[in-house]
Amino acid sequence: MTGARRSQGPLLSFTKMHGLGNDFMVVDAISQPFRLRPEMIRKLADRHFGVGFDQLLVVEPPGLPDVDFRYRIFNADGSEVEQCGNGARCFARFVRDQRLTNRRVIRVQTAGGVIELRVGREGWVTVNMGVPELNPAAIPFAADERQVVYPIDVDGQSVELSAVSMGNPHGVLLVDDVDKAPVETLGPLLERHPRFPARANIGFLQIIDRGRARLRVFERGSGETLACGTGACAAVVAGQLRGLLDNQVRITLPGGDLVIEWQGEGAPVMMEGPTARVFDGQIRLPAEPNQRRRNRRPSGRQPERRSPGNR
Ligand SMILES: N[C@@H](CCC[C@H](N)C(=O)O)C(=O)O
Repeated sequence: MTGARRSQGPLLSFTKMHGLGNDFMVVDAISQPFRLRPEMIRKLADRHFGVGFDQLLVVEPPGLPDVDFRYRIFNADGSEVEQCGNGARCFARFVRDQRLTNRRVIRVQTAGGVIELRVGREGWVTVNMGVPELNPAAIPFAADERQVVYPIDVDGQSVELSAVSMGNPHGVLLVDDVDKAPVETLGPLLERHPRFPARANIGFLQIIDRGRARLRVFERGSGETLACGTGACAAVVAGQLRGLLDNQVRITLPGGDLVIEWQGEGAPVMMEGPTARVFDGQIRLPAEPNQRRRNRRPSGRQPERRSPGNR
């Protein structure tokens, strides 16, 4: 075996999926060992030198009673996050396609809490995303008291946003036209604004009528994506609290439509949308640093045999 061959790590099987163009690398970490390091995730996320994805989804055995799986979510920048709406739908389809479960209603533990997924026909999945959190300290968002909209200074101007947690933090701004919204400029500045101590996903919401809206989202740790499920939920909550939207809203993102339903304060947000499986693949991971050290032996020298005498 050559030195280069020896420094290679394990072969990892994965599935590439997307929900409205928000794309994922999905890894079954029940059937194969998988160790995560942020720099490895960043390499895999690279669209030129890696697999390319907005989020990595990792399926693990549950750590709680009455739950079917644990599901971990990593942004393209390697950060682990609490929740992912489009990812939750793809996760549900993945565990059924892989025959890891035959249930149609699946309870999943995420870092943002337990959510329930209902698998419908033709890849459609409905997700109970839980009750939105509006208390600023819990979002987390720096404010003295809860308000529907908060003025916030950014880039030398004052803008108004609503702050909502769907397990993960969101800021939602109202705009007249999403096509002209300052997503590329204000998105990254608000994502890292000091009033969002855990950073945030930033949504730009355009109301069409009481039952229809358009949305673009600059995602924390991934940049603007073609769709953000939790962003759509947060936007509908913000729009309803402002008195602009009804309980059920069809929300159009650059990658397609989601239907979001919220019956108001104290109720969970329901999200319905499609999933797509793109391809199955395998990738050779780099060796772990300690494995590389073990493999690096001076040429010609044989590994030392361990016997009770030289232990
Ligand atoms: N694309 C997701 C959200 C993924 C996590 C987000 N970027 C965060 O950091 O909270 C969705 O569909 O909800």
